[in-house]
Amino acid sequence: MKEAESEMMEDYTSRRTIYQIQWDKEILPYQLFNLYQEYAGSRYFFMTKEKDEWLLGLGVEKLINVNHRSPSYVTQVFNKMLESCTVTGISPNLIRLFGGFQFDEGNNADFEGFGHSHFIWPKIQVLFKDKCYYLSFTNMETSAVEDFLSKLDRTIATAQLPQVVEHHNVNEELFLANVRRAVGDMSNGLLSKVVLSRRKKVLLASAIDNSTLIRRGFHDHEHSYFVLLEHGARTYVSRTPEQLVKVTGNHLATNAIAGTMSAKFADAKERLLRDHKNLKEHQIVVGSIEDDLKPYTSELTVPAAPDILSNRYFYHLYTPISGTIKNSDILTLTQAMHPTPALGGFPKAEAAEFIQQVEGNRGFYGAPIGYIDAQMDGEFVVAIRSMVLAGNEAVLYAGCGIVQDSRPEEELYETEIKFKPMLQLLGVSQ
Ligand SMILES: C=C(O[C@@H]1C=C(C(=O)O)C=C[C@H]1O)C(=O)O
Repeated sequence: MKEAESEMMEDYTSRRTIYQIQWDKEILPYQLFNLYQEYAGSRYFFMTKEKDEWLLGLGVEKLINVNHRSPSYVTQVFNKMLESCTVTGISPNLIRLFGGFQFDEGNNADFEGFGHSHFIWPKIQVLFKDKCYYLSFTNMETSAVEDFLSKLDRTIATAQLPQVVEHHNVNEELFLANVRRAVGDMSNGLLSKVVLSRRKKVLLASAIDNSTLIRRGFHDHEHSYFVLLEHGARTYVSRTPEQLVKVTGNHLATNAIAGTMSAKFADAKERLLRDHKNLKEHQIVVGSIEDDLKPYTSELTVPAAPDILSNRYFYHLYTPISGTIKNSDILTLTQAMHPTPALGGFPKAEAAEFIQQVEGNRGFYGAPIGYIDAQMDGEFVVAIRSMVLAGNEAVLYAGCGIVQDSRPEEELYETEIKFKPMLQLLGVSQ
């Protein structure tokens, strides 16, 4: 282990107490964000597609923020933290370490301050699971816990979204040129697929109160995960439909999602299931996931043909994959799979090199974000349909898979639709 890491590690071993309770009345996550403005800059929220499970953190007991992606380091720190805890209450398994690993090792200025491994153990954690609310307080005075509980019933006025001043594409021409260049490299046999992205900027009349985003996401009909991660003055938000990996004991679940058609065509689902270009894009992802998981699994179940994943604005080709893990753990698996060709390309190394050359670094766009618990169960998603907020500016990211028969203008249109979940969240009328 590097010297800086071992120095940091000492920090994690001081004794701490966790007080846990189960709460029976409804808790609205956006009310907590609204009530606890003093923790602004160090809060997070993560919700499943079905909205049947969510995790919320307020304040930081310990932050892992290092400039390299290291599953083993994160696991070690988490284990040291767990060993140092005395739990009064329900179970150490309710504690979750939430965060992610950036897309690549380089720096993206939009994500300044976030670590390449960035994980949080919060002061206050609220977990909604199996219709129950579990509260965990780490190293908090009894009076502060009582104060928190006394405020849970309180309703305060909901914050409003600021007005949108303007929005514009950042690098449309560059994106089109990159698609042409990728297609050229494909005809030379250098690449089979690469996922290229572009950005849009939205200027707001004032900074957003993040509780409004959670309120809008909590009540909408988008069938996607909700990720919101604050770090100081910056917030990363994603509404992704894509799971990277979920581990329960030795069982793993993942899915290939690649191949897209706008939901505005009446026969979009049927067309997508027959579309040669999209089926090819999809099959590359399925094959690569199978190859990446083989060394870590004793058995994998992969359906022979894709199904359709329905979203508000588009349909995707979708293949759910499950398996039995041998000699591995969830963080190792995230690194073995990431980026799948749904976000990188194929061959993986050549695609990564191409992206690096034409786009630079991606920060948390397309990166694995999720949680682990004390049993090393957990779930990571692929953070797409996303934006970084800083002050009164939002930078939105969207990308799409390029294969040899891709047409630049069509890919531009596909990325335009992929901005919609974030534009909708920001109240930009389309
Ligand atoms: C890259 C993105 O989406 C990915 C690319 C897809 C495609 O090219 O069809 C579909 C789903 C995602 O795996 C994005 O939304 O930014």
